[in-house]
Amino acid sequence: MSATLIDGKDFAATIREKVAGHVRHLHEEHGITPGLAVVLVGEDPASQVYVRNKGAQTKEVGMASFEHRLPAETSEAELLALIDRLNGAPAVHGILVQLPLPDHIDAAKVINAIDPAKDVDGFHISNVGLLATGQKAMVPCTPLGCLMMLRDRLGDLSGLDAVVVGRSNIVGKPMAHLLLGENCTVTVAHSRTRDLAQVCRRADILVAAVGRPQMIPGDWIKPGATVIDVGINRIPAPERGEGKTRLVGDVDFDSAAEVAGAITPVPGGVGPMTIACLLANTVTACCRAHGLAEPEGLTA
Ligand SMILES: Nc1nc(=O)c2c([nH]1)NC[C@@H]1CN(c3ccc(C(=O)N[C@@H](CCC(=O)O)C(=O)O)cc3)C=[N+]21
Repeated sequence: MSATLIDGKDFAATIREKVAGHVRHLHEEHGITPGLAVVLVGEDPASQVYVRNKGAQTKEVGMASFEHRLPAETSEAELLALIDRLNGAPAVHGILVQLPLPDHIDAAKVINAIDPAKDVDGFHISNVGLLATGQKAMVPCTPLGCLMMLRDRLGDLSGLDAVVVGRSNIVGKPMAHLLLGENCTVTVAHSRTRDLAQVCRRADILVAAVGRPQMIPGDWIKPGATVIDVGINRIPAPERGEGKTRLVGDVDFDSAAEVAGAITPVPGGVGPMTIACLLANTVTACCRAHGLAEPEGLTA
């Protein structure tokens, strides 16, 4: 492997230290404790792990963590009533409703019921609109984490060719807006893109967010490019024993690392940054709610 490894786990720990510093300051100087509410509907085991990790890290940085675990049968009206209460709760500065929601609940309706100022996921239509028009917004955590790693590695991103593979509302689209904000030349590619290999080969910055295990091989990557792998896919790993699995990204790491200049691993890349940025967004939301100076280095 010749690429530099971008250590998201390490970087995330640095972000959490910065967050913890701001939390201490808010507490000591202003008597304020930032609070994050996480709402989980149903029993999806993978979701439960994320919720547990988020809760633990929230407390670790000194913020208040409020967890709401609701049964899978919870009605949309009940969920909306909870959101309404959290919107009105002064101790809650950030609200995250874990996705996906059960089929009988309209996810867009629920997300758009969150007070945009408390929307630490940045999924509310008004935050989407603010980001798309270059105004101050709450920025989705995964693309924010990717941007922080790119700035750290490359400094000024102006004029670079950025290719985002994937057009989801939670990663691809907001990532493209952030990169445009950095003056990159941005291409958003997806499953219908013609000659995806050739499009990817143009990229100085390649962000893979499609959710297809190891679909981008090394020979799609421009020598020296910076590769950010957002995918977290669980695949069978019979070499580890009967019935075992392992996590891989959307990029074929081994072949890509021979060509790229720098690359994020999976696990230990974008994933930990996502959670760190959730904490960062909660501090940002808290500062804005109280009309205080925003934390430096933790926003887009
Ligand atoms: N409203 C909402 N916001 C989210 O941000 C959100 C969500 N819903 N639903 C679920 C997905 C998933 N997600 C992850 C965050 C961190 C890791 C993470 O830290 N992964 C570790 C590995 C963890 C493991 O070993 O399983 C890593 O990549 O190193 C993974 C997944 C946030 N999500």
